[in-house]
Amino acid sequence: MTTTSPQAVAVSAAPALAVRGLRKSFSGRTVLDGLDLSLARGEFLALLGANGSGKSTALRCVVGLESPDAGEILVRGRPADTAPLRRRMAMIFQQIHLVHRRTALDNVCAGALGRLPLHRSLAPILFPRELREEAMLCLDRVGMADRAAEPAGRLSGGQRQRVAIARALCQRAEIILADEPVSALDPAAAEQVVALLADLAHEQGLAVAAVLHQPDLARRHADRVAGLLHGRATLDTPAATLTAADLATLYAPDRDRDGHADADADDHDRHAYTPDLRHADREPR
Ligand SMILES: Nc1ncnc2c1ncn2[C@@H]1O[C@H](COP(=O)(O)OP(=O)(O)OP(=O)(O)O)[C@@H](O)[C@H]1O
Repeated sequence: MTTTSPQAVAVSAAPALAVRGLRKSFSGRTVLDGLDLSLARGEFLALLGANGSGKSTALRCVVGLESPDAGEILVRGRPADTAPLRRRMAMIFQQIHLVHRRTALDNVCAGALGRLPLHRSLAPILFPRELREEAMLCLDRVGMADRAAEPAGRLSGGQRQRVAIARALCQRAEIILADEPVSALDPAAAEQVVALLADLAHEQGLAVAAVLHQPDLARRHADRVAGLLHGRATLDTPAATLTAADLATLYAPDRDRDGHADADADDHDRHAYTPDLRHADREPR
C-alpha cells in the first residue's frame, strides 16, 4: 500500500505560483514592498497598477531576471530556485523577442532549447522532427499554423505575439507571465491575444498572469485582478466585480502606500492620470 505524506499533499494542493513578501529596491528606492500574490492552475490573473508601481519588477523577480532582496517564490509549493522549476515559467514581453530572419516555426522550436541536448540546439536544421511537429501543434493552438514558414519579421505585431505564446507552449511552460503583452497592439489584435491567454488558462489549465494597462480587457477576460500600488498588492478581486472606485484608488497619484488619500498632494498631481472608467461599473459578466 502506498501512503502519501502530509508534505506531499500540501505541495500538490499548492497554487501554481505563490509570491510571499517579495522585496526589491534599486539604489535604496523601494520598488517591491512585501508583495504577496498567488496564481492557480487554470486561472487568468490580470495585474493592474500605475506606471512605476512595480509590476514588471515583480514578474522579472519571479522568472529570475532580477534577484529579489527578500521574499519567497514558490512553484507548486517548492522554491523556484532550480532550473527545472524555472523552466515551468515562460515570460512574454511587450517587445516581442523573436529572431526576425527565422521562420515562425523555428522561433517556436526555440522554446524547447532548455530541454534539448546541446548539439541539437546549435542549428535549427538539427531540431528533431518530433520537436518540429510539436511546434506545429503549438502554432496551430494560437491560430498561426498557416504562417509557420514565414520569417517572423514579416508578421504583424499581433501575429508575432501569438508566435511568442506558441514558443512558451513549446517550452511546455505551466505558468505564463506576460508583461504588457498587448500594449503595442491595435485594439482588435489586443483583444485576440488577451482572449488567447484566457483560453490557455481555461482550456489547457495553464496559470497565466498578464500585466495590462486596459482595465476593460481585464474585466472581459481575466478571472481575477490584482492591483499593485507602491510595490504591494492592495487590490485582489474577481475581475467581474472590478469597480471604478477600485481603479480610482489604484491609479490615483495621491495615494500613500496604504491606499489612503495623501492630503499633501497638489491638484496638478491629483489629476495627472485618469484611467478610462467609462465601462468599469457595468453589470458583472
Ligand atoms: N534595473 C533597474 N534599475 C533601477 N531602477 C529600476 C530598475 N528596474 C525598474 N526600476 C524602477 O523601479 C520602478 C518600478 O518599475 P517597474 O518597471 O517595475 O514598474 P511598472 O509597474 O512595471 O511600470 P510600467 O507600467 O511603467 O511598466 C520604476 O521607478 C523604475 O524606474
